[in-house]
Amino acid sequence: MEEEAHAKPKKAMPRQCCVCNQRRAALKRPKTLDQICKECFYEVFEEEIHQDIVENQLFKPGERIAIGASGGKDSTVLAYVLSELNRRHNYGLDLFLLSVDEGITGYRDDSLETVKRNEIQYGLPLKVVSYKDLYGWTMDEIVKMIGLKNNCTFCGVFRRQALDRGAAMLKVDKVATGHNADDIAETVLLNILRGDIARLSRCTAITTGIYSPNAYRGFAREFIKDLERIRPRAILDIIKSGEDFRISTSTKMPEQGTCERCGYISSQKWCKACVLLEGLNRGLPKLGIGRSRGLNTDRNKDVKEISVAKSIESKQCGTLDF
Ligand SMILES: Nc1ncnc2c1ncn2[C@@H]1O[C@H](COP(=O)(O)OP(=O)(O)OP(=O)(O)O)[C@@H](O)[C@H]1O
Repeated sequence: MEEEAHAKPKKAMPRQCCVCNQRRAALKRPKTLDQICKECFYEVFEEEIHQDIVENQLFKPGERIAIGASGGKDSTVLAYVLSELNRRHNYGLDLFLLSVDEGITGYRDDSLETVKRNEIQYGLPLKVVSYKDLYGWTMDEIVKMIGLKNNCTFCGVFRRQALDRGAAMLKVDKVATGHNADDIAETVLLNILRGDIARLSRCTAITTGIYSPNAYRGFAREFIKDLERIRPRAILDIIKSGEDFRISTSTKMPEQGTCERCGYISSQKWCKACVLLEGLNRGLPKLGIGRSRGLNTDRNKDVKEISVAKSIESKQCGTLDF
């Protein structure tokens, strides 16, 4: 007894993987709290994605799918997993890599090199569309004009549309993006903070990738990371809350239509990209940068934007490469 009392505390034995019961666990999944080894994690992860694809009928045989490839970790994983599952389960998809080059020196040019490596590694054709070609402006040039404060708005709005336009050039049926759990939780939180019911109701849907570009997102990200440190499941719980929100049937939703100017999706007369671009071309970069707080204010803002757009329409505009 004496001896036992003075014995050194034994080191906790590394846990075994709860799937194979052979190898050492390498991580604990926040989603299930399972301790799992690297090899089994890959297997389970890929199988879960396959199940999601099948259950949600995300693809049909013969479809052309563009993978939004930024060269970052999420879209690189997405490109690998989709090409692997397509081969393994004979989805019959024509896959492409689609990259948007925003023209940010020292940032996107580096990550595009990763995408070019993926093109070779996974044997997927790559299409790069650039802001310069689509809009006549690189992000570097936009930042020179507007400064750093609102550049996220331009970057996010243009990127969203550039993906659509690249998709049209490739004649694909769908675009797959690598939004991870953190991204979705941030979006849920942002939409709650802004009272943006329309976006809140669709931001967790598996087949829409609407995200809201804004510097404010950075604060939501930090907050979520703090929560995750305290409780790793917090991120998944925020997503679950977003999924479980039920929007009252009497809530008025903005109607989805097309931009009168460029023809891409918009709930207003002119899409945000056209308004922003017009501002840039006219030397009025603040045009179209506004706050959207709640549906009512949103509607007022819409009216304001439309009337701005109207006054623009009546004048001769700069070149628009749409
Ligand atoms: N420049 C781009 N070109 C093509 N697709 C992009 C680009 N930027 C973002 N995307 C798509 O949108 C997804 C989410 O982008 P986000 O900027 O949130 O980056 P992220 O979460 O860090 O993802 P990643 O690690 O892939 O960069 C990406 O996974 C990718 O599919």
